[in-house]
Amino acid sequence: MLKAEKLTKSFGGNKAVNEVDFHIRKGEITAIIGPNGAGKTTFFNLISGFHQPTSGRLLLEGVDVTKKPSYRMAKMGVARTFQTTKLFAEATVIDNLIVGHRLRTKSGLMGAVIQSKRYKRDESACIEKALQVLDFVGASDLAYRPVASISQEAQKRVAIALALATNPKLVLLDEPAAGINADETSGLADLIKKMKQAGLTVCIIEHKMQMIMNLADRIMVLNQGTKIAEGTPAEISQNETVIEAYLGGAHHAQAH
Ligand SMILES: Nc1ncnc2c1ncn2[C@@H]1O[C@H](COP(=O)(O)OP(=O)(O)OP(=O)(O)O)[C@@H](O)[C@H]1O
Repeated sequence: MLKAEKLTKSFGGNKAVNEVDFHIRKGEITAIIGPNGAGKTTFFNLISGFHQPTSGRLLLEGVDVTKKPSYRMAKMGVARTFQTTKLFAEATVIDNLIVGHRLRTKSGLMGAVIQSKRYKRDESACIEKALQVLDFVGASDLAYRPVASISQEAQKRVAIALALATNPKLVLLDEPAAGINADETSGLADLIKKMKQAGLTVCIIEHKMQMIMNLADRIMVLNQGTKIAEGTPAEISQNETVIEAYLGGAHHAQAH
């Protein structure tokens, strides 16, 4: 589905992502883990077109997408979630889905605004799609509620719905279970499994180790911008380099 070849991103002299070779297989759940500051979010920003790599190559289903901006990546089937703080708190869930879809698939706010005529025409299709993805994530009953009035866990489901509304093939989930309790985390893990069952390819950054070990088909471990290991959950949990470099961080991460 996606292949990174020596993907590198420097910020000044700091190599946040350093020559990472990595691939995401179709239909699998792939996880990226690593201590704070390891480069996970930067890597996500690279593979979703939010950052341009300093060097290296990115291929989506064999097509070179190295320089493609995020809205082009969204159109080509790559969607990523953002933290729930990026939702419009005062707007309803369904309005967030409709506007969010526009913002993610146009080159900028003006692109979304200028299209207003066509937007009207497409509105019923948009609403239909929004209701469909809300049903998928189990949040249909919240469609007309302001985002600010729904639970943190429900907001996380809406953030996933927002990504699904762009009809992606590959969904990138950035810490989907941060800040929610164990029961809610297990509900969210079920939703991620459901995404896989529906044929989606999922890549996930998450600090909650137990969730990752239960969900992921494969895991990549980053440390200081470099890939230090890759393998199945069983392989990763026994990998000496990972245990040495990362376990302290994982331990810390499990606490929240
Ligand atoms: N826009 C930026 N400008 C400058 N430096 C950046 C930028 N984004 C990230 N970095 C740096 O790149 C490194 C990797 O950060 P990144 O956020 O990708 O790590 P992370 O693994 O996602 O961490 P966390 O688990 O804390 O979210 C850090 O040293 C960070 O300070």
